[in-house]
Amino acid sequence: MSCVQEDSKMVTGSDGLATEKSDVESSATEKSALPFYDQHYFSSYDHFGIHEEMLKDQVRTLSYKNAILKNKNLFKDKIVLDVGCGTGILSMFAVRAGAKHVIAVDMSNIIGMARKIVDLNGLGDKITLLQGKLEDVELPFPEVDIIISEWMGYFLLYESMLDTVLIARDRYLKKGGLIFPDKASIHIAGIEDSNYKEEKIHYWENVYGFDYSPFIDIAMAEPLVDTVENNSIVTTSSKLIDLDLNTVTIKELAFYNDFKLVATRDDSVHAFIAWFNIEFPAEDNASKIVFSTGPQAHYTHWKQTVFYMDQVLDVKRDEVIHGSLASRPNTKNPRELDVEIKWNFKDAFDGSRSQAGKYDYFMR
Ligand SMILES: C[S@@+](CC[C@H](N)C(=O)[O-])C[C@H]1O[C@@H](n2cnc3c(N)ncnc32)[C@H](O)[C@@H]1O
Repeated sequence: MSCVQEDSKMVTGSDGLATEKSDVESSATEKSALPFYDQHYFSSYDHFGIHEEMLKDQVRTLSYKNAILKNKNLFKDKIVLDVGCGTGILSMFAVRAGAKHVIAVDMSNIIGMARKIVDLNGLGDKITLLQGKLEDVELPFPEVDIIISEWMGYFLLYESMLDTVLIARDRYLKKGGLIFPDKASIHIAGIEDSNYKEEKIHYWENVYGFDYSPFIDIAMAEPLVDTVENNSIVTTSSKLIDLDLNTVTIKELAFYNDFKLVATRDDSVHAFIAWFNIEFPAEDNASKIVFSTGPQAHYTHWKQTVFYMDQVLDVKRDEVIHGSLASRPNTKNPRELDVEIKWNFKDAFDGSRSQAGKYDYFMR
């Protein structure tokens, strides 16, 4: 089958934005009819810089490459759907692994670049590129054997792109079909972070001699996406949620779970950090690919997500922090997340260090 869409006449402007000259009408989705947050979301993927960052994230991109190419038997002669193909990298890995045909879908104008790249690499007859929201496009095949997608956002669920993958699964995946990746989990731990908390939060108490403290609430409520040194972790970690993409529902992506963290040394806990782990299906253990975005692992562009507390917990080794975390898409903008964390720490001695609290965070 040949590429159903003609050369897009894509140009990249001096601002780096990929813009379509004449192919916009070929999109299955009218962008201007989308809610403002979706227009903004898809526009953010028009720019080549975000794709450069993702492609250069070797942990991310090599994990997909290895998960696909080390499992050629799973891909051989299969029909594959790439949900949110971006520049087409995962689609091209799938063809290299022997897929019979790949349908690559993306709403963003970056798909014009994907068309050029796919053609340039001689894969135009193997990859059908469709512009539009996955929810709106009409696929040239009624069913697919495999879905590949890189949908993960900060704190795993920011952007809510997993919803789209689950819609694709329910509409198009053959019974017994595979999803790459198919497992994801979110983890939490407590960190000592006095220096950075001073810089990010307490900074606003005195800005060149003026009281800027109204910023403190905002700085606290917006979790920080940053790299955390592994030696800042002062508690054990706890798994907040385990997602099996073969079965999870969109509703279950709004979750509430308890956690228990045990102090691993005498120290202060200023914040919680969260990260996620990812697993791909495999023919056997030798070809199984997993990766982590935790502080113990190599750097990824997802870094870690830091939630500062408005208290400092002074813990002694083996003391326990009980807590809970609730995460749900924001009602006004479902690409954003509202997160509530509660903690309850009872010291093991006279109760003088015991503290309980709660904070509402917004991932905007
Ligand atoms: C994280 S990027 C991944 C790009 C590429 N697959 C890669 O791995 O480099 C996600 C892409 O999915 C696209 N996308 C997100 N939601 C979509 C939807 N509902 N329909 C079509 N494309 C979508 C975005 O425009 C973006 O290009």
